[in-house]
This record gives sequence, C-alpha cells and structure tokens, in this order.
Amino acid sequence: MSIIIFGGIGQLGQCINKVAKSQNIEGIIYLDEIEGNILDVELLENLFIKHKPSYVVNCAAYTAVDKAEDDVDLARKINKTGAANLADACVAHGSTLIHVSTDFVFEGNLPKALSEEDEATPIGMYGLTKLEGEQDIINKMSEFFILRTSWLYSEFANNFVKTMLRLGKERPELGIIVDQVGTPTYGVDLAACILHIITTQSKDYGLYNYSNEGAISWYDFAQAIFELGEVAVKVKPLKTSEYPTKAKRPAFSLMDKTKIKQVLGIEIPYWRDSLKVCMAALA
Ligand SMILES: NC(=O)C1=CN([C@@H]2O[C@H](COP(=O)(O)OP(=O)(O)OC[C@H]3O[C@@H](n4cnc5c(N)ncnc54)[C@H](OP(=O)(O)O)[C@@H]3O)[C@@H](O)[C@H]2O)C=CC1
Ligand SMILES: Cc1cn([C@H]2C[C@H](O)[C@@H](COP(=O)(O)OP(=O)(O)O[C@H]3O[C@@H](C)C(=O)[C@@H](O)[C@H]3O)O2)c(=O)[nH]c1=O
Repeated sequence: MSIIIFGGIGQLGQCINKVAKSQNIEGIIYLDEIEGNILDVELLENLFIKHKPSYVVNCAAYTAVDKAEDDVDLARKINKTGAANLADACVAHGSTLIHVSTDFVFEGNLPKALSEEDEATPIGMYGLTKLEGEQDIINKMSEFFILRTSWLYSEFANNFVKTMLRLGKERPELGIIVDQVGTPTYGVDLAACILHIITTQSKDYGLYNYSNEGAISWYDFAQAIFELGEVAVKVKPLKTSEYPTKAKRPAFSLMDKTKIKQVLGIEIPYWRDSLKVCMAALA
C-alpha cells in the first residue's frame, strides 16, 4: 500500500514519520513543498500516476495566522486551492484523502464544546481559507477524512511549546493570554490517529474533531510548559486586548471529540499527559 504525505517535512509530517517508524509501517512517501507542491496540478498528476497512492494525507498548509491577514491570496491558494487540487487527484485516481483542518474555523463565541455539526464562522483569514479548503473537499469527493485539530505542538518544527521554552529562557517575565480557551494537541497523538485510520482501512468517511482531552487557556498551557520544563520565568496573565495581534483568534474553541471516539474507536490522551511525553522528547 502506498501512502503520500504532502507537507511531509512540516511539523505534523515529521510526527507521522516518527509514529510510522515506531509501528514499522512502510510505504510512506514524505514530500516537501517543492517535490510535492500541491499548487502544481501537473506535478500532482504525475505523482499519482507514479505512486498510485491508496491514501493521501494533506499536512501542507499556510499556517502563519497573523501573516495570513495581509497575505490572503497565498493563504487561500495553499489552504483552499491546494486542498481542492488534492481532492481532484484523489477522485481521479481512487485514493482516500485525509486532510487536516483547524479549530480556527470557529468564531469561538459560545461557552460549549463545539461538535462537527456546529456552524463554522471564522474570524480570521487563516480560519476562513482552511474552511474553504474543507468545503471544496466535501463538495468534490466522498472518500475523505477531515480532522479538525487545535493548538498543535510537538518536538518538531515551530510551535507554542518550543517558543515558550525559548522565550522563558531569554526573558525574566512573559505575558500570556488567559481569556482564549481551547485544547493543545500533541502532534504525535494526532499522527497515531491518522495512521489508525489508514491501518484499519476505515470506511467511516467524514468530518471529525481531534484534539487532546481537557480545556485550558494559553496562560495555563505556558505555566504547565514552564513547570514541566523547570524554567523559572514569571508569567503574567493577559487579556486578549492587552496582547494585540493582527488576526483575531477564537475565545473558546474547545472541540467535542465524541464522534471520533465512538465511530473510529480512537482513544485520546489528556493534554497534560501528552505534554509530559513531548517534554521528555525535547529534553
Ligand atoms: N500548527 C498548529 O498549531 C495547527 C495546525 N493545524 C493544521 O495542521 C496541519 C499541519 O500543520 P503543521 O504541521 O503544524 O504546519 P507546518 O507549517 O509545520 O507544515 C506545513 C507544511 O506545508 C508546507 N507547504 C506550504 N506550502 C505548500 C505547498 N504549496 N505544497 C506543499 N507543501 C506546502 C510547508 O512548507 P514551508 O514551511 O517550506 O512553507 C510546511 O512544511 C495544517 O493543515 C494546519 O492547518 C491545525 C491546528 C493547529
Ligand atoms: C508568543 C506569545 C503568544 N501569546 C498568545 C498569542 C495567541 O493568542 C496564543 C498562541 O500564539 P501562537 O502565535 O503561538 O499560536 P497561533 O499561531 O495563534 O496558534 C494557532 O495556529 C494555527 C495554525 C491553528 O490552527 C490553531 O489551532 C492555533 O494552534 O498565545 C501570548 O499571549 N504571549 C506570547 O508571548
């Protein structure tokens, strides 16, 4: 069985590589943004002819949330058109698409865990273009899994955990937003979920939420990182209004994972347990 990972050297791509190696899963091709440019339709056609993938995993994305506000055209090309190109190629070649999306498709103004049925009304261009990508996939094909995840971190690439560890060592005090609540997701856990879908050859296609368990603020997350990493930095809780950013972010984007647990039989670790695993990998 051949599996292609687009965005294969990004954060999640590297997590999939780690888990696949530990599970001795073979036949996975990891492509970077040049050899697997999801905007190049002819390149995609040739890749699909050559590799005949049973599964295609789309980890490729424009993920710079603030920059996307000014760089909408490129964000839309990668997050919408790129996803649509992969959907077209998957339909033409009979491949199943596993696509990764985000909690930032939600406005985040409701004090409840958001299900797959809840309306998505993004408040930033990153979230909007990711939602457009989801919609194109849903309109073009039926054999897809879309996994919405949130606050992704790992020992690989750039993420909040690694930023905090760096800043915590450089500065005596940090101000961290306390009124944005959601759930961190350890990329290795999400990678295991993706590989579970592939190895079980599930046919329960559709849209699913996946994050770790629990609900915390960015402030809580930073405190836990510093505690587990034994970094002695003072952390000050800030309101969103005290930490202005170009893009608006959801205030409450906790996602309900009932569907993925019940339908796909996925077991989800608690966020702090997974953070400990990541911190050990970083040590
Ligand atoms: N990071 C997070 O906090 C979260 C991420 N997600 C989603 O999870 C998925 C994986 O994210 P993550 O691994 O963290 O993201 P990364 O930014 O680490 O990886 C994305 C990869 O896509 C590559 N890429 C960019 N443009 C193209 C292109 N045209 N063709 C092929 N590849 C391209 C990037 O290459 P290069 O760097 O060279 O541009 C990068 O390697 C994404 O869909 C993201 O939206 C969801 C929630 C949270
Ligand atoms: C660095 C820093 C960030 N923050 C805040 C800003 C923001 O609200 C929050 C997280 O900041 P970051 O810029 O690291 O993360 P951000 O890019 O907003 O993270 C998002 O990325 C995209 C790709 C997603 O899909 C989302 O699920 C989410 O993970 O922490 C502080 O309060 N203080 C700080 O010193």
